[in-house]
Amino acid sequence: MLSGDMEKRQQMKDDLQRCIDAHKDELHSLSRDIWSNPELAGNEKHAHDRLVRFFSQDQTWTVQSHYKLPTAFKASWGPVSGGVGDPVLNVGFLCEYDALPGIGHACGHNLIAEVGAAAAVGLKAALENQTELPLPVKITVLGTPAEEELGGKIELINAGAFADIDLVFMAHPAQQDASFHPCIIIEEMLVKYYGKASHAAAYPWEGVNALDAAVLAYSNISVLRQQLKPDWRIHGIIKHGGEKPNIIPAYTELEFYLRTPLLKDLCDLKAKAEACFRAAAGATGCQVEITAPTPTYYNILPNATLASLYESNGKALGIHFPEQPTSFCGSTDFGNVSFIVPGIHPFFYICTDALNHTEEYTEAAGAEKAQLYTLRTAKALSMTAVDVVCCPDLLKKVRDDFRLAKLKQK
Ligand SMILES: NCCCC[C@H](NC(=O)CCCN)C(=O)O
Repeated sequence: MLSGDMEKRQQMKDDLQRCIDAHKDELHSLSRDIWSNPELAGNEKHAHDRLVRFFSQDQTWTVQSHYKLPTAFKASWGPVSGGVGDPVLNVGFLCEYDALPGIGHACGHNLIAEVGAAAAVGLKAALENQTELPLPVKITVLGTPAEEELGGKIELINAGAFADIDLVFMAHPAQQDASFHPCIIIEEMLVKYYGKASHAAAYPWEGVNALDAAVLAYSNISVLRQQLKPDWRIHGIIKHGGEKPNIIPAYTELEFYLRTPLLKDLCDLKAKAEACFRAAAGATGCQVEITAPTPTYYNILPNATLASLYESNGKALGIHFPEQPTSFCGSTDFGNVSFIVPGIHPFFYICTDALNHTEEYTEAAGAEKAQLYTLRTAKALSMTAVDVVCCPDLLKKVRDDFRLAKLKQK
């Protein structure tokens, strides 16, 4: 690498940091507004409109509201540099913005939106004055709704929204910074029991008790759990448990999440869980219906080159990456994205020891003190993008890592 090239890259990294710092109040008000108006998956109207306004105020962005999904959006900028007809490198940033029922932004998706917006705005500032890049570059920000439910990114993949994107970046709030953490596969099971109502005191023998089936199903799964591998997870709730104590419940509904690191393990777990649900139906005389209401979220594929660039950029900004991150790990529809586009989904500390999906985490995600960490993460992502767009060798390594990681899954 020529020292002039290194200087240019550093200059671009300085430019993007200055730009993100200059917009810090606006960026905080963006995430704070989304935090103050929590919306559930698929209903993120306020967040969608707010993000669309954020990008539309700068007319160099081309903004498409309601892009392929009612609460998704797309903002694009560029290409910059290169000649007409040259292949373009399209760098994607993802914004999530859905909240959880009852506890608002307890997973900090308002901060994910802020990171995506800040990193994109920063990269644009770094690219604006560049005339000699190895490839013409464009930026695409995708607003990807419904991560907590429904799998918005999977719907966007199926609708072709990622077809022309070459690299994809996002980051998720957690308890520690980590350039990679292996989020696991998840599949949902919705279980419905159909019995027969009757007066619970006068004619109980005429009833077929769907609540008994639900309770047995829950217990069967609890018993099964001891025989599962340590990194498998199965957890559920009774969503509908009956109407009134004196009516034998004719209908009950349970929702379960099944998670494993590998797809072949998921098939085993599904078979075991299904046997538990069907046994409960058999024992009570109920009918059972089992469906998967959401598509399967895949595990995240690692990209060693992007992770290592992110770590060196992060360290330059003062981010500490523990040797053995113990950060939380759930599942995400970004996993499916990672199978079709090379990308990273680092985790970041937001100045709290609170755990995701708690009221304390909600409070932390809206707090001023999370801002330093959020914007630092956006800078590290954007700097990583600068490395790749400036250096064809790195781009090649990123693409090789992607192919290798996919091969290893087979
Ligand atoms: N349909 C259920 C999806 C649940 C996703 C949820 N995601 C998160 O908590 C974000 C974590 C990022 N790894 C989960 O329970 O894992």
